[in-house]
Amino acid sequence: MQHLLTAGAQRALKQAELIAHTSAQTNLDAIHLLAALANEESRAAEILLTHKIEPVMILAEFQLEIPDESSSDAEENQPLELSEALRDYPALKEILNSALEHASQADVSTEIGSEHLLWGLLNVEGKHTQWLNTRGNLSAQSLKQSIHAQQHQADPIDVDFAFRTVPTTINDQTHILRTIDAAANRLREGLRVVEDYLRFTLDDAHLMGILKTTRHQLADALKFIGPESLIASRDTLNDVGTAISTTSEFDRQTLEHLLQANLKRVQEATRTLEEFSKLISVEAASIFKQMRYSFYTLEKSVLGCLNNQQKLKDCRLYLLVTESLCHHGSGPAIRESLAAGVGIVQIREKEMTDRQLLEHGKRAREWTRETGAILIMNDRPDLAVAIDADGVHVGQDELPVREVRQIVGPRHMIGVSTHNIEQARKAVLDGADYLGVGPTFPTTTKLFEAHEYAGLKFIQQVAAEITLPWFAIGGINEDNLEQTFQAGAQRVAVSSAICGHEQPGQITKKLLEQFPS
Ligand SMILES: Cc1ncc(COP(=O)(O)OP(=O)(O)O)c(N)n1
Ligand SMILES: Cc1ncsc1CCOP(=O)(O)O
Ligand SMILES: [Mg+2]
Repeated sequence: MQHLLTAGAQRALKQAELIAHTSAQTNLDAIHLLAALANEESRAAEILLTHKIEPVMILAEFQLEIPDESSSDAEENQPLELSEALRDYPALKEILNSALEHASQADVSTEIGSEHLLWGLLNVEGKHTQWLNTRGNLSAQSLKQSIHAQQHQADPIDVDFAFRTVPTTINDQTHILRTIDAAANRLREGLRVVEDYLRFTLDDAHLMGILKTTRHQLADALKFIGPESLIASRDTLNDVGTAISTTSEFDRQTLEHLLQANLKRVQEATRTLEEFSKLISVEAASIFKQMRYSFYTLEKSVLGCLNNQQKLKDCRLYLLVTESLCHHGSGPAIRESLAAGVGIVQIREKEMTDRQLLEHGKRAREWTRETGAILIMNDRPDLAVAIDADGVHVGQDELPVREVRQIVGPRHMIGVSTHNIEQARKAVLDGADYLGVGPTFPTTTKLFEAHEYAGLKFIQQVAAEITLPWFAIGGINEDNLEQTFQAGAQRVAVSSAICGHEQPGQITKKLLEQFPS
């Protein structure tokens, strides 16, 4: 398997080498990489800044100098494989291997980025680890939390800066416009690939709509720059970048790999547009900044869809268990329905004390583990963690996804109840792992006002545009299950249909038999 380094990580390695050289320290080591990471515009630099560690402090502490020349030349566009990096930077072998280890732990396979290099640095003992700990309270453990917070926020950590345009010479203007033109083209091309993926592979109308909005934003921003002057400054024949092509550019192993590479491409192109536009148009720069944020959210949502489709691929019937609804207690209801093929179970108890919930949840955890089923705790992120459930389900009046994520961490699933299409769209962008969609039919399990019945129309709306896994819920039973499928549901959650049945196992089987194969 190939392990590629992001452009930011590559720049940092290259700059570390230059720093070692400029500082007349012939042996490249961890402190040079630390200085380079802090000095580059990268996720690692953002993390270091949140720990109040600025590049100058590192330079002063370790007596280093930053070279005048920049490491960003044409080569930075060539993907770098880990094995090549290990060959080129043998002194950083331990750090690179540790970075790989961390990148491989991500939910979705990711390239090795600057934040993973920082992680590698913190895992290899040296004077830098001690200094980072005392100076910025930064350790491997705290970094893990920072990376996690970054990955699970819709927006990247923001570095505040004032937008201002500066007077430039005619010559500079041509260079700036050429750069903007090239980046805009790169962005359009990347967007096209992502759009085709969303359209033909994921088939997600909601996320495609978001992408379309960014196309309009691009057109709006370029109006501030002046489309004619962009064309006038174009000089493709003399663009050294057009001559560069590498075998790894053609090396896309899976559709998802291709998608990720293009999502990164649009983010990088937007960053170039944002930075260079600052010299020409405040308005354009501000639109590009918004676009970049939209791409982070889009990336997270698309990858979230893919991941969760995988996690929930065998979970089509979801059981919500409430002790008071069960004929012979919730234990038999859970065990029998699991044996009959339920793939996901939610503990939904409103009357139990925390202690009771803890004990009950732990038992349910054992039973679900035995059959490989997913266990979700209703309403309580804290108890979901305590019983080692796979996730937690929250409603519209409970904690938002972002806050729940801070409690449960990256590996737990978060389900969100939705009662209209706007809530469903929002939950996808917020980073929910699956949705509850309903109520579909009248139910006595939960009280709703008459106007709150979303009905089959809502099921149809969600089916038409959302590919994050979702479960139709509310009053579903063996008599109306077929109708629910007809409306477009592929997954269904029930409570009374199974809990309130004399023989939970038997009715589970009956329901499952009705699922289209
Ligand atoms: C799968 C699923 N969907 C919806 C709900 C309802 O959650 P909520 O609106 O928070 O209501 P309560 O269940 O907490 O009463 C759910 N629990 N599960
Ligand atoms: C909790 C909940 N949220 C929306 S409908 C519903 C009740 C589901 O239970 P039942 O399947 O018995 O209608
Ligand atoms: Mg709730």
